[in-house]
Amino acid sequence: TMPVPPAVTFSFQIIRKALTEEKRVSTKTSAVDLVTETDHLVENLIISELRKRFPSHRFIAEEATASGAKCVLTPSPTWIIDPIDGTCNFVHRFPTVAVSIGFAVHQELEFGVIYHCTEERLYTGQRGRGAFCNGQQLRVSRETDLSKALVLTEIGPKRDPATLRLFLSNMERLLHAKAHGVRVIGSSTRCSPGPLAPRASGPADAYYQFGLHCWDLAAATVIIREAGGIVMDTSGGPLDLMSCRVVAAGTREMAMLIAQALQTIDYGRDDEN
Ligand SMILES: O=P([O-])([O-])O[C@@H]1[C@@H](O)[C@H](O)[C@@H](O)[C@H](O)[C@@H]1O
Ligand SMILES: [Mg+2]
Ligand SMILES: [Mg+2]
Repeated sequence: TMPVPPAVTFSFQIIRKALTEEKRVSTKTSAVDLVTETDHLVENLIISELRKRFPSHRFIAEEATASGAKCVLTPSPTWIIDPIDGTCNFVHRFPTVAVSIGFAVHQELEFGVIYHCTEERLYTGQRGRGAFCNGQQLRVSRETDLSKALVLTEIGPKRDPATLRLFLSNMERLLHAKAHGVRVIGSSTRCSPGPLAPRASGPADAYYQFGLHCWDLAAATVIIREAGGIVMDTSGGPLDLMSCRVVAAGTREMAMLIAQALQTIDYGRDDEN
């Protein structure tokens, strides 16, 4: 597997340092969808480093897309980048933030890297070659019983009354199904390794979300699948990277139990906006 280029490692240090500093904050699709100068700086640093090494490759990146770049995955080798996942946490100096870099060829996810900036944990996964955290092989939770599960989710950027009712109703349904707990930690990519941990079963058993994006999903999908987990659509069908929705779990049984409980929240598609 390719070592992490120094410029990318440097971007991790930039985030850790900026976490405790004053920030210039802007909003994107809603008043709670935040972006800072560090998101842009880190995204440009990662892209310029990768472009130097792979000039013919394509890029899908969160802040470039927010500035109008098309979000279309072609068969070309493509890097799918979230420079800071958990920007709202970052703005509030809440330490759950990550950098996520996925890579696809012929529209197939080949490998992913997620770096937890404050814990300095590097999650990696390569199709057919396993998933690791700082070099330790990862295993998913084998839990199949929802009444024994800890479930992670995220709120997403839409906060209109109808969306909030659906979000809270989905959480209520899982609690009625006696899930041990539901947690919102503010970072999709941090949730995704939720069902994972070195050797033992992961700190969480499942994750679902409406309102995330392909750059939240790409790396995490490879890592979870390579650790033996399932990543699927909220309908129970195959994952659609551009659909802004996901269910992930250590077992298919758990993923299906979650999918069957959920009411859909429509966020459109990354490749339509
Ligand atoms: O914007 P960002 O911090 O990279 O990513 C965030 C996701 O990690 C989070 O789960 C979601 O609820 C937010 O709306 C936002 O998309
Ligand atoms: Mg981001
Ligand atoms: Mg994100």
